[in-house]
Amino acid sequence: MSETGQPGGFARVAVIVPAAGSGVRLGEDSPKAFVDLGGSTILERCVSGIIDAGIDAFVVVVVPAGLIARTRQLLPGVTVVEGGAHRSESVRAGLEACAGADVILVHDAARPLTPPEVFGRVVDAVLAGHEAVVPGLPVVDTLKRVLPGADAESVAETVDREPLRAVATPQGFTRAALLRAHADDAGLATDDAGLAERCGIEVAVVPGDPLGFKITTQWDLRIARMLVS
Ligand SMILES: Nc1ccn([C@@H]2O[C@H](COP(=O)(O)OP(=O)(O)OP(=O)(O)O)[C@@H](O)[C@H]2O)c(=O)n1
Ligand SMILES: C[C@](O)(CO)[C@H](O)COP(=O)(O)O
Repeated sequence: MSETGQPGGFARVAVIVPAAGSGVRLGEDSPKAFVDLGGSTILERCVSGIIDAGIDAFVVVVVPAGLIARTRQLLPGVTVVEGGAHRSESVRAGLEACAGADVILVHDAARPLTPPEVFGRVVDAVLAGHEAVVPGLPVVDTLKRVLPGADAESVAETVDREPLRAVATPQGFTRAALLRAHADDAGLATDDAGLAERCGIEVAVVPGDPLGFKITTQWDLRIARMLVS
């Protein structure tokens, strides 16, 4: 990995961890980031993964308003801020706490098993000169575009999967690129690279890892619990 995170000429790296979602699709009693994963919360696992990645980053966690005090207890020493109604708003809240960073990663709390190598690839690609970087994996399923129907959808076409990538987090940016992507306070997208693309910023893709999957549904949580047990 490149030299990162140190003052005195080296890049200072910050990681924003959006964790302010409610986890509707997961359907647990508590917000998704606070659900148990093998004895600690999904959020704690995620932050441990960032620390274990060895990128020496300043970490900013973004949580729902009512969980700020609890998060400070769970993660002493980590900066905790209040999130917004949409993921992009939560990222902007985190961005305000990253004043000194040259390289900023945005990493979903909901991807707690992301291996250290992925963080390294993303940081290295930003330091190598890419303004925006995402980890991506080839799509393995056969994809159909469908049309709505009265009793069943129908297939309009089979989509060529060869040029498609399923992208994950951490997504890495130069500070200037992430600020540009989020310059519009009303800008919303499912990921930060999407906002960067709209500004004409070129987004590079580095290899992701299947372990970086997002815990979205009960099925994902089952898999994650098996993997950590
Ligand atoms: N207003 C929001 C919405 C989402 N997130 C975070 O963004 C990441 C990716 O979002 P997703 O997995 O879609 O989480 P939820 O929005 O909680 O899921 P759902 O759509 O099922 O409610 C999660 O770590 C989530 O906590 C956030 O910080 N603020
Ligand atoms: C940011 C993200 O995790 C990248 O894959 C994703 O876009 C979050 O949005 P989702 O709609 O909850 O999958």
